[in-house]
Amino acid sequence: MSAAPQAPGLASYPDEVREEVARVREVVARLHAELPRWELVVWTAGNVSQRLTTADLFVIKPSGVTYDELTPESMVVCTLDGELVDGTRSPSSDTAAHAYVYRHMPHVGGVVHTHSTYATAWAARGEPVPCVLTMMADEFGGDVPVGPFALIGDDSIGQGIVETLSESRSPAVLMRNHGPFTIGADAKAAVKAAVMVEEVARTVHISRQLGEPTRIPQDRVDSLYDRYQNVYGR
Ligand SMILES: O=C(CO)[C@@H](O)[C@@H](O)COP(=O)(O)O
Repeated sequence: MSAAPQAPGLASYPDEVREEVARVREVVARLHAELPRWELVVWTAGNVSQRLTTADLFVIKPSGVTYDELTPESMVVCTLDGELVDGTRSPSSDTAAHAYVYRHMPHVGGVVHTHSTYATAWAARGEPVPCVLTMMADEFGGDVPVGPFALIGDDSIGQGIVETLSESRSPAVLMRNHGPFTIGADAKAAVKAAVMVEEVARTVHISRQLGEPTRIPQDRVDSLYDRYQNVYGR
């Protein structure tokens, strides 16, 4: 399906914006290939976006295109209201959710949504993943929270993501009966959070088959989180 721009087109933006769009299209296209590589998606069921630093725009994938068909040129550019600025196809059906997050969380530069199996299984049960692994303390600073049930297409999913993540250190939320949405400083960080949330959801699920896993005390969670966020990899 072809899409008509709803907002002033890319030609009306300065050179530096158009240059950044070209770079971010490459980044976002490349990162979409990480979703099947880490087995986080089937068919077309997940999306990655990244906000521009030079304009209130973001780049996201077109809707319903398989990952092996995605190219930098096929990536779609939208305003932070989710209006199409540039692209030959309709933007992802989760565009409104990504746009809402960018409007309300200025520190967020990347958003990812998948239906990865274990994280989505926890979302279907509406149960947060308890912080029982050092990797969880490092990455999520506590439990992975559950967001409300919300219908796709309008601001409801975005509102649920923002409300839930504003009260948590976690970069991942399990939207009830739907699946994980993750955030990061850029799209790569949000993809990493999507990989990590699936990994811990799987491990904690397996642990539960063996008995009840033990929670890490809060002071240890805080200490691990501080080290990982401020020292690890520096
Ligand atoms: O959640 C859903 C559908 O249930 C969507 O995120 C998923 O299928 C991906 O759709 P898009 O191809 O990004 O429009």
